[in-house]
Amino acid sequence: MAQNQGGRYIIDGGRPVSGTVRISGNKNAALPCLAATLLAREPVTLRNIPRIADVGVMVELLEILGMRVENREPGVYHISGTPSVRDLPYTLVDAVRGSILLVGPLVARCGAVRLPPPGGDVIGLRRLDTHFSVLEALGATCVLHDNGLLDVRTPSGLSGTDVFLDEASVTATENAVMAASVASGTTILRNAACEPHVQDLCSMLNQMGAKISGIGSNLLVIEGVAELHGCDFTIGYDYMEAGSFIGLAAATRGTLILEGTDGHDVPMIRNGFARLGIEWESLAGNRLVVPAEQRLSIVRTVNGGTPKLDDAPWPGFPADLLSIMTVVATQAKGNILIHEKMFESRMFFIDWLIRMGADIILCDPHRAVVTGPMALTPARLTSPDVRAGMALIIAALCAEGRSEIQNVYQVERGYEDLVGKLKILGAAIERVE
Ligand SMILES: CC(=O)N[C@H]1[C@@H](OP(=O)(O)OP(=O)(O)OC[C@H]2O[C@@H](n3ccc(=O)[nH]c3=O)[C@H](O)[C@@H]2O)O[C@H](CO)[C@@H](O)[C@@H]1O
Ligand SMILES: C=C(OP(=O)(O)O)C(=O)O
Repeated sequence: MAQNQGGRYIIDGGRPVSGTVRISGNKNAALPCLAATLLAREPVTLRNIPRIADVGVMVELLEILGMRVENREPGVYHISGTPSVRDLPYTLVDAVRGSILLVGPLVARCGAVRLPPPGGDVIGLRRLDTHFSVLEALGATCVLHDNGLLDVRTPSGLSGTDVFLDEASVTATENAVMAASVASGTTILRNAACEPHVQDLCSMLNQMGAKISGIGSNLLVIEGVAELHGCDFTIGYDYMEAGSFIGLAAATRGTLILEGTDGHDVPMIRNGFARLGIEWESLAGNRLVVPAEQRLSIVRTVNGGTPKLDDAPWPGFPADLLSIMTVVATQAKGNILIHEKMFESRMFFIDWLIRMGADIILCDPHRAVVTGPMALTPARLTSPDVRAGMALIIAALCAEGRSEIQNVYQVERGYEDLVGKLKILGAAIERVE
C-alpha cells in the first residue's frame, strides 16, 4: 500500500449533516486479529475489516513476514502461510501502533522477533513496559536497543504463568493473550484490558482452538494448546467511529441514522453524550437514530456543580472519544471539565479550537474546561492525530464558511472512506493532495 502522507480537506461548513451512514469494522480489532493470523497453521478468513491506512500497513507487514494475503471482496481477507523471522522496514512499523502486536504471535511461533520502534499517534509516551513485563513473565527476554530496535526471544519457549499487568494496557493484553495461547501450561492474566477489541481477539483465538476463559472481564485464564488452526471470524463495529458520527450529528444539528452497529449499547458512551444533553434511539436491524432535536445543554451535577467527563479503561468512557466530546461540548449550553487521563499530549489540539473561537481553558495537559455554545469560525488547521483530526473536521463542519485541514492522512489511518461517507450525508468536503 502506498502511504499517502499528508493530504488536505477543504470543508464548507455551517449546515446540518444528515442521512444514513454505515459504521465500519473496528480498527483496534482489525489490527490484533490480523496479527493473530501469524499463529494459525491453516488459512484464516477475516470479515468486516475496514479499508483504512492502518490495515494496509499491517497487511504489508504480514506479507513481508511471508504470509499470503488476499482481499477479493470489500472487508474480507483470506490469510495463509507460515511466517519467518525477517527484518521489517522502519517506516512501515513506525506508521502504526498496531505493529507492536506482531511481537506476541511472532515470538510464540518463530521464537524471536526484531522490531523497529512502533509508531501510531503522537499523543504522549506510548510505553512498552507492560508488554515487556508480561512477555518476560511468560519466559521471553526483551531488550530495547539504543537505536530503538526491540529484540524479543524465547530461549526456552513460553510457559504459562500467573501475572498481574501493571496497567490494563490494550495492546499488551493482546500480545500476552496471543503468546499465552500457545505457551505450555496455564496463564492467568490479572488486570487485563477487556475492551470490545480485546474480546474480539480472544473470541477469534478461541475459534482457532485456543482455550481462553473470562473474556470480557479483567481476569483471563488461558490454557495453552500445542497449535492453532484456521477460522472464519467477523470483527465488531467501530464504536469510536459510531461515537464520532453521533457527535457530528449533534454538533451540526443533523438527523443521522447509523447502520452496522451490533444493537448493544455502550453504556458509558451513552452516559457521556447524555452529560452534553445528547440522546439517540435504537431502531430495528441494529441501527440507531440521532435526532436533530437535542437539548444540547450540559447537565450539571445533582448538587449544581460543573460536571466532568473523564476516560477510563473499559467499561469506562473511551479515551479515544474525548477529543470528539471536546468539540461537541463547544456547541452545548453550559460548561464541563474534560479530563483525559491517559495520554500526555492529546489535548493540545484544543489550541486549534480556540483559534476557531471556542471558549476553552486548557488547565494543564490533561484537563480542559469547555464553555458553550460558541459559534465557531472557519480556519486553516492541521490534524495532529486521528481523533483530534476527526474533532477538527466536526468543528469545520459547524463553522460557517471555508476551512482547510492539513495532514488528513492521520485521520484516514482510522476512518474508512471518510470523505465518501460525509459527502453522502450532505457535507461539502473535498480532498486535495
Ligand atoms: C492499536 C490500539 O489498540 N490502540 C489503542 C490502544 O493503545 P495502547 O495499547 O497503545 O494503549 P494502552 O492501553 O497501552 O495505554 C494507553 C495509555 O493509557 C495509559 N493507561 C492505560 C491503562 C490504564 O489502566 N491506565 C492508563 O493510564 C497508559 O499509561 C498509556 O499511556 O489502547 C488505547 C487506550 O484505550 C487507545 O487509545 C488506542 O487507540
Ligand atoms: C490512539 C489511537 O490509535 P493508535 O493506538 O493506533 O495510535 C486511536 O485510535 O485513537
